[in-house]
Amino acid sequence: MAETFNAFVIEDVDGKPKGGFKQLTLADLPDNDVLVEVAYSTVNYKDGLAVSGKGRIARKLPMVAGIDLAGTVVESRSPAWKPGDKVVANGWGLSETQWGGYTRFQRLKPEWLTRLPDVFSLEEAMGIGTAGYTAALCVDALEKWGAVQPGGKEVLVTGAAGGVGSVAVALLAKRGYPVVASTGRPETHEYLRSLGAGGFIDRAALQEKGAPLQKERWAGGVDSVGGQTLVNALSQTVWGGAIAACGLAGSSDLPGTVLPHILRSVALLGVDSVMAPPDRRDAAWTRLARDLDKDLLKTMYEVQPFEALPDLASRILAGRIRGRVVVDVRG
Ligand SMILES: CCC(=O)SCCNC(=O)CCNC(=O)[C@H](O)C(C)(C)COP(=O)(O)OP(=O)(O)OC[C@H]1O[C@@H](n2cnc3c(N)ncnc32)[C@H](O)[C@@H]1OP(=O)(O)O
Ligand SMILES: NC(=O)c1ccc[n+]([C@@H]2O[C@H](COP(=O)([O-])OP(=O)(O)OC[C@H]3O[C@@H](n4cnc5c(N)ncnc54)[C@H](O)[C@@H]3O)[C@@H](O)[C@H]2O)c1
Repeated sequence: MAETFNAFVIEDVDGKPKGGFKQLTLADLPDNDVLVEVAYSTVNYKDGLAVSGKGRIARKLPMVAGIDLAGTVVESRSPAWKPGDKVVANGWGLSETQWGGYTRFQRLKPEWLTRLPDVFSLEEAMGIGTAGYTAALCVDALEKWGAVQPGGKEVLVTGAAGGVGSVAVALLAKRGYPVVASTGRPETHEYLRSLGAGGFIDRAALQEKGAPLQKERWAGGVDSVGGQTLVNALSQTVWGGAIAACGLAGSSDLPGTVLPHILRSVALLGVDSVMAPPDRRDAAWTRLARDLDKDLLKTMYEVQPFEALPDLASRILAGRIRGRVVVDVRG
């Protein structure tokens, strides 16, 4: 085992959080029960906020950033895990209050680990990452609500060419729901069509302030944008439909009215991946293992070296990443 290893650490510099690469030793890691040798982490939108210092993500400093990781158990003081087990961690406060995945080694609590489904490699698991696992939670929420039907009315996905959006399009299409993808990047249409999108709506059309009740179109939706986009999605949802809201890539505002909810029984289903309990995580990973075509998954992500992280963080915040980015922390 290497004596020192590379990690991306956010520290307090003159009262401001500042991130950079730093050499750590095992003795620097938190005293949690399971030592994991990390192979890959990823760049989610939230990581972009943390790494660039543009969002209030790290709530304790110093903080090893990275909200997810995939790796192999090296040592365990918990009977739940043994050396050699392949594991994934998503959320649980990683990069906020707990040290995260941008490191070669991390010590984690046993309950934060999910067993890697057999069908996925460590690289593929991070190709999915927190964004993809959240997309699965959103589809679970829509189905549980009874909002969507195979071959039924259209289902909207906003921020469709991003991480959550890409996986949501693929999962919804696989289940036979007619998917309409919203993006501001026409050059991604072919990619989104290959994932299963049957139609497109320009993101600008969803950003204009509209009437509180608009023509009913969507049976349901997965929204990673927030703001006026989410409000319009709700205003255009059919009686009894639902929008699963998980993101704020456009805005954290909610500048709408109660009218879609009280006159059309439209539900706003909030989805949080960070503290989702194990049964929901297991259901989401089971869905991903069952419904996410591996060949399609490979077209959704790129693998980048660790040192590219600061640049990748800027790119994701600028909306310039298509699909997902896996970070190889071994390089
Ligand atoms: C993968 C998941 C994602 O991508 S989520 C999207 C990325 N997240 C963000 O952009 C959130 C960044 N955070 C913020 O902007 C601020 O911390 C927000 C949430 C607005 C709260 O700030 P502020 O209004 O100043 O309040 P505060 O810090 O005193 O906290 C108020 C209570 O809220 C809690 N809180 C804070 N952050 C979180 C969080 N991330 N998850 C869950 N709870 C959170 C605080 O603990 C506090 O609660 P309490 O009063 O201690 O009980
Ligand atoms: N609730 C959760 O647990 C959870 C989990 C994962 C992601 N998220 C949130 O979901 C969102 C998406 O995450 P991601 O990792 O897929 O990010 P991403 O950057 O890969 O995807 C976001 C997409 O939204 C597009 N976009 C940006 N601004 C927009 C705007 N104003 N209008 C329309 N589209 C816009 C981008 O071009 C991009 O395609 C983020 O806000 C993230 O914080 C939340």
